Amino acid sequence: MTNNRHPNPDSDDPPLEDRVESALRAVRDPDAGVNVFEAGLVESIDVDESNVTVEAAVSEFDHKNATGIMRAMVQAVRDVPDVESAHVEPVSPSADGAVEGVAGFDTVIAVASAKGGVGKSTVSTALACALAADRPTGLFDADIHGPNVPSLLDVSGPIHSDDEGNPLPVKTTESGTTLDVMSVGLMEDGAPLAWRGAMAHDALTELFTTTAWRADDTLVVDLPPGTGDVVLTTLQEVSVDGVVVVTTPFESSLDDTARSIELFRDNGVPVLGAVVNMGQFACPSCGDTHDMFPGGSHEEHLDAPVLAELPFSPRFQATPAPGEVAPEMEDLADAVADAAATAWDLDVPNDALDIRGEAPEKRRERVAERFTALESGETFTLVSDRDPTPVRDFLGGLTDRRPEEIPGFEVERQTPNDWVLTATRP
Ligand SMILES: Nc1ncnc2c1ncn2[C@@H]1O[C@H](COP(=O)(O)OP(=O)(O)OP(=O)(O)O)[C@@H](O)[C@H]1O
Repeated sequence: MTNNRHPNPDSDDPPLEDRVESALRAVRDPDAGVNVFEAGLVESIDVDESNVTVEAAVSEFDHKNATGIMRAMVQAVRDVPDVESAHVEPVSPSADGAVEGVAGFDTVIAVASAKGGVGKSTVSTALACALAADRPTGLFDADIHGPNVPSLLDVSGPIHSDDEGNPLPVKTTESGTTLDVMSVGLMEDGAPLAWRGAMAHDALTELFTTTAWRADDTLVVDLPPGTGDVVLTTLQEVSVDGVVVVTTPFESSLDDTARSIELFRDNGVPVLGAVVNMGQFACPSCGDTHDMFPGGSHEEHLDAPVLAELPFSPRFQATPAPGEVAPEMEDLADAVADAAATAWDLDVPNDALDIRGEAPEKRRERVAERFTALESGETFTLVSDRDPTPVRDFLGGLTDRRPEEIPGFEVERQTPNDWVLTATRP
């Protein structure tokens, strides 16, 4: 998730501070239509060798927009050559310097499953413990109807509040490595299981926005099983970087998981990949691993990358600890971190016209300029932060055609905030 490039002291490049500032000047404030500097959102930039921390004044924004802007800032800084790590912190931290709410994390990864009992919480707890080895990590158990993260990690409440009354996560530490844990299961005994519908949603949203996390790099969210309302609204409100889907290799389980993956994508949630759990049996007597469901390619069936295939093994039933997990889970954490780092990258050609953040009156002008300069048969690619489907009429007008006569017209929403339009100049 970092650029493993080191500053070259002999280089003629401008100082890293200046390059970070230039990168941030390319990030737009969606409300004001100017860049985050001009909008006064950048409070400070701290460069410590190749580690960059930016303080951002985003308290005016609602939760989702604040998260989106901070995420865009992190991405911009990470892409600057020589930057090893990038953090963006909201400027109004609670009294003890803790980060308030999910918006303070640079990366948010959700773990989901189409069905219950497939190993979702086993994967999310081990993933969080593995990630905690080299980045400040939090684990949020959002499984309102069966919050079993506390028992899997052997942590318990009560939950205390900070000076401002915000709930503090519990900490679990092993050999100096710490993981912050918040779970609906750590709130009053018995309450979560009684939560239903709107009440559960409100309680979850409050925990998401007020928890005073000490960690600020990566948050793992253990979702309830299925793809019900709580799951979809959580994924949209929290604006996750991507979801990891856990499944067993049963035919019906793979079918359900493939449908869930499609649903997540339809809702603008990037799918990082799948974990296929309990497909082999690691025999403790003979030491061999036996394939229990030999068959076709899981990647094809799921239409998603397979990040890990975990055998059935008592090793995965043991309580994981921060920084101390099975090697398969370490590999999974690396694969997830890599996939999350590129989840928001757009798949567009270099010469695409990018009108994100452009003033409305300028947009048409730039589209007209580019489209009319093309030769007949050339492809036009446009990146926008709004659904550009109505542009079809405009392209028709520019070429004296009816909108439906613009060949190859297609619009794809590649991230929740980025649409890509392609069309051929008639
Ligand atoms: N690879 C594995 N090998 C052996 N046991 C496993 C493996 N994965 C999960 N388990 C066990 O299966 C049981 C269910 O796992 P887990 O609680 O993680 O599932 P879940 O999908 O989160 O369930 P729920 O729907 O209740 O949230 C647990 O007892 C867990 O220890």
